[in-house]
Formats: sequence, C-alpha cells, structure tokens
Amino acid sequence: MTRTNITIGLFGFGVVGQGLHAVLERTPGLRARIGRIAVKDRNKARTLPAELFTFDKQDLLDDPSLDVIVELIDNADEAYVIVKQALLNGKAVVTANKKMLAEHLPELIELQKTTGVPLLYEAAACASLPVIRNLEEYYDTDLLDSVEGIINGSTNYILTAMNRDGQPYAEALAKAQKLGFAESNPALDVEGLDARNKLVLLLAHAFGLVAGPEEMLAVGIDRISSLAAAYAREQGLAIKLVAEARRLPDGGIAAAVLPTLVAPGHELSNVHDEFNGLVTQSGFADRQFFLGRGAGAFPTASAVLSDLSALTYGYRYEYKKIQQNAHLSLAPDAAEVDVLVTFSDANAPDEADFTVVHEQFRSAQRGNYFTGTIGLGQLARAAWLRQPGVCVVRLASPLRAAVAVEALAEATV
Ligand SMILES: NC(=O)C1=CN([C@@H]2O[C@H](COP(=O)(O)OP(=O)(O)OC[C@H]3O[C@@H](n4cnc5c(N)ncnc54)[C@H](OP(=O)(O)O)[C@@H]3O)[C@@H](O)[C@H]2O)C=CC1
Ligand SMILES: N[C@@H](CC=O)C(=O)O
Repeated sequence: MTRTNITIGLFGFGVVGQGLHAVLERTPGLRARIGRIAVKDRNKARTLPAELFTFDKQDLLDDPSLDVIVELIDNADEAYVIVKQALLNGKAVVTANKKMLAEHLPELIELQKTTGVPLLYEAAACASLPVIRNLEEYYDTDLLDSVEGIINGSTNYILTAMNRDGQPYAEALAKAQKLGFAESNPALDVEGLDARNKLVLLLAHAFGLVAGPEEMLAVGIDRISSLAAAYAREQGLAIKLVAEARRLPDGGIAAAVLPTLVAPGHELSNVHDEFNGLVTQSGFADRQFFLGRGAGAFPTASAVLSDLSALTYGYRYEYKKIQQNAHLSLAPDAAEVDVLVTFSDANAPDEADFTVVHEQFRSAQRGNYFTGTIGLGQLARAAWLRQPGVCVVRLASPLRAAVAVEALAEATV
C-alpha cells in the first residue's frame, strides 16, 4: 500500500481507539481519516456521530472504500477472526492486540506471505517504544545477544505505587485500570501473561524465533510476598517484572518473565510508573536502552499512528531473521537462574530441584526463604511453584547457561 490518503476501518473505540481518533485529529500531515468504527455495546454513549458506528464487522471488512483495518478491541479470539479475514480480503492491518498475535503468530506470518498484505503491530509490544521495527531493521546484521526489559506498564505502575508511594496492591491495581493501562482482564497483567505475549513478539523480531507463549515460564507480581518485598528493601534493591530472552553459548535461547531484583545502577531501576524499558545487548553496538510510556491512550495511539504512516511508504515486516535462524529454539533445560524463594511451612519447595542452595532463613514470625540456583526448565515444571504461599523472585543476575551439577561439584572440590 503506497498512497497518502488512508481511510481507516477502526475496530474498537475504547482507551486506544479513542486515543487514535484524537491523535489523528492532531496529525493532519498523515492525511488519514477514520471512515467507519465497529464496536460491541449498543447501549454505550459515543462521543462521535452515531452514523460512524456499526455493530457488524462485515460493514468494515467488506467495504472497498476502507484501505486499512485498525484492530483495537479487547477480545483476542474475535480480533483473530477480524484480522485474518481482513488480510484475506486484501486489507492492510494495524493491531495492538499482543494476546491475539502471540497465540497465532506462525499463521499470521504465513498469511502475510501468501496474501502479500502487511500486518503491523508496533503498539503491541511496549506501546510507545519503537522496539519492533528497531529489532527487525536496525539489528538486522548486528547479532543480538539479549533483550531484557520491563514490558508491562500496569505492573510497573502497581509496583511503583506500592514501593514508592506506599499504596496497597488492590488500590494500585484499581488505579491502573482507571487510567486505562490494564487489560480488560487484569489477570493478564498481574500474572505476567501480557508480558509473556509481548516477549513472543520480541523473540520473533530480535532472534527470529517463533515460540508459543505457553512454552515460556511466566510468574507474575500477584505472588510477591511481603517477605520478598522486605528482602528487596533490606538489600537496597527494587522488585520489577522483567522479561528476558538471552542467547546461550550453545545457540539456544533462554526466555522467561519473572519478578526480578534490580540493582540501583541498572537501567531498569529508573523505569517507574507505567513506563517500559528495554535493554538490548548486541555484538557491535553493545548495550542500548529504550525508555518510554508502555501503556495509555496517547502513547499507544502514537505507535498505531507510526504504523499507519509506515504503511503509506510500503513498509512491511520481512521476518528475515526467521529465515536466517530456522534452527533456533527455546532451551529452558540449558539455562539456569538464581532465585529467592519465600514460602510457608505448609508449601515448602523441593530443595532437591536446586543445583545449589545458598542462603537459608526460617522464622515463625516473618516466614521462610532461601536463595538458590535452579534450572529454568526445572523451575517451570516444579509443582511447588504454583502452590499458595510460594513466591519466586529472580535475583539480580541474568539467565545464563546451566552449569552441570558434576561440573559444579568438580569446581568446588
Ligand atoms: N490500553 C493500553 O494501554 C494498551 C492496550 N493495548 C491493546 O489494545 C487493545 C485495546 O485496548 P483498550 O483500548 O485498552 O481496550 P478497551 O477495553 O478500552 O476498549 C475495547 C474496545 O473494543 C470494543 N470491542 C470489544 N469486542 C468487540 C467486537 N467483537 N467488535 C467490535 N468492537 C469490540 C469495545 O466496544 P464497546 O465500546 O462497545 O464496549 C471497546 O470499544 C487490546 O488488545 C489491548 O491489549 C495495547 C497497548 C496498550
Ligand atoms: N495492559 C498493558 C497495556 C499495554 O500493552 C500494560 O499494562 O502494559
């Protein structure tokens, strides 16, 4: 699609949809206008004339006057049907729906290939931060070693409100919802699933690895115990929800989303409120840091706007790294991680799962914890991880290649 006047068929007129409308009004240079809007609730009052709205998706998908479908609804299953049909109908699509993308990425990549129609989704990972196109284009030849970041705005907003402002968890979550940062189902945010969906997109564009979300471990902030929070405070560290993907020496990729202790000098320690931050590490450019708003109406709409503009000059993702790295796979059993585990007497973790246990603490008043090293795959499989009263927080060290138990024993003799 290379034209300068775009007529948009917009699905969804919630936080981001209304943000996009406002942003387009203030961006006359793009010459893009919303032709029709599909929404769901017939009883909701709208801020635009009623004739602009429809409740039938076909009114947009079958309308030849609409060049681009912008999909901004909060239902991933319905979004999938809409996006697929739009591509098959030859309409370019811009979406912010990371859940839908993460669940259907292989098919959506194939559909772009077979139809020749572009699907862009910069807003789906880190909202206003231009990460997808940078990972796809800028790091095209400079080999990336890792991406590590705070990629969910709501949980960062909640953790900031709790730690800096002393707000209770439930109050901070309610505020994140009120401000339009949280998903309609906020469990996606606080359980680490939204960050994991975004990590799927980062993996595809950073490393050319297309993985399903369920293949990666995600632990959310909803399980952070008061003992873990106290441990962090006493050590002068902050707990952040961090998504990490790291190339291992043997070529596999270790990837996970975990609450993580972040040291004061680390780039991510300065990412507050609903901001996101992403650190990339690559062969030649070395370490780089992206920082910006990771949720909210205008920041997210700004990324949608950028995708619309990119469509006008014929931009599409080429997924070059997927072709180059067809052999690449996730290797959780080749990786290990240092963690803090807090637990109640009733649900103690199995210490035999750990390669090493470092520090132990037991107190009838404060609760119990230990720190140790565990294989990433072992941690993901551990039944105790999901037991009530168990909290796992990654220590400040990154994911790394697993050291075999024997090698460790030899080294310590
Ligand atoms: N909020 C944010 O900061 C960010 C959100 N996103 C993503 O953007 C998308 C939209 O989020 P957000 O704007 O916050 O969500 P909202 O809940 O604010 O709005 C959702 C909109 O979708 C409409 N809708 C739901 N189902 C359908 C359907 N089947 N057909 C047509 N319209 C439908 C709703 O209609 P109605 O008005 O009738 O209820 C509503 O207008 C989500 O995928 C989200 O994950 C991505 C980055 C940031
Ligand atoms: N709920 C998401 C919205 C943006 O992606 C978040 O909080 O990051």
